[in-house]
Amino acid sequence: MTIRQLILIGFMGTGKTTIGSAIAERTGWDQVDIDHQIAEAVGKEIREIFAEEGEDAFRALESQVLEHVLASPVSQIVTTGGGVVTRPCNVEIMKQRGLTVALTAEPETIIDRLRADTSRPLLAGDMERNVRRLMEERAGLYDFAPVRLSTDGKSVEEIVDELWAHPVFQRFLAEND
Ligand SMILES: Nc1ncnc2c1ncn2[C@@H]1O[C@H](COP(=O)(O)OP(=O)(O)O)[C@@H](O)[C@H]1O
Ligand SMILES: O=C(O)C1=C[C@@H](OP(=O)(O)O)[C@@H](O)[C@H](O)C1
Ligand SMILES: [Mg+2]
Repeated sequence: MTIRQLILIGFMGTGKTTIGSAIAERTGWDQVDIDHQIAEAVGKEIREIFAEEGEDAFRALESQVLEHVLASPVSQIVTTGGGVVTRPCNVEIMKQRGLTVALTAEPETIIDRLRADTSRPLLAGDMERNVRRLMEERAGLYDFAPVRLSTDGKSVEEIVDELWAHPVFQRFLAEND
């Protein structure tokens, strides 16, 4: 049996953490959320790590935790933070260790979903402007994923159904049977 991991990537608010939980329920696999693991390891919220130690320190932790989690010899769903793709070493390890699925959404959808959110430090202040700026800065960085799913106007269940029907995902499931 080949053990491979399903890795969800995508911009903030595309629904990685939420969709990851729904896939975990359907597959019975564990979900490991990188942000959650970082917060647990450091004993601080993500926004506190950014405020007290800065983004570079957060990125270093993120790379360490990603490498550690993807080294586990188990089938699992790994949900990443939107900025994980900004480090080429993270992209390399994700390409090697599993099937990566990119969730996408239009900026308007993300702005709607995150309007009341205060947990994402990179969006603090003018959230709408920050979403558009960061999406432009990161354009193309999520494109290495062999599976891309648009989440605009879809329920969590519809997105999981669409993933299920995808031939690449079906092959992935068969290999992990
Ligand atoms: N398909 C969806 N439709 C509507 N709201 C969604 C959907 N997916 C996620 N959300 C909501 O968007 C917000 C961000 O979702 P989250 O899973 O934390 O995204 P990410 O981990 O990609 O940043 C949450 O409030 C979540 O409930
Ligand atoms: O895009 C980013 O740089 C970030 C995304 C966040 O995760 P989500 O994508 O789950 O919101 C979290 O890792 C941190 O706030 C930084
Ligand atoms: Mg998340």
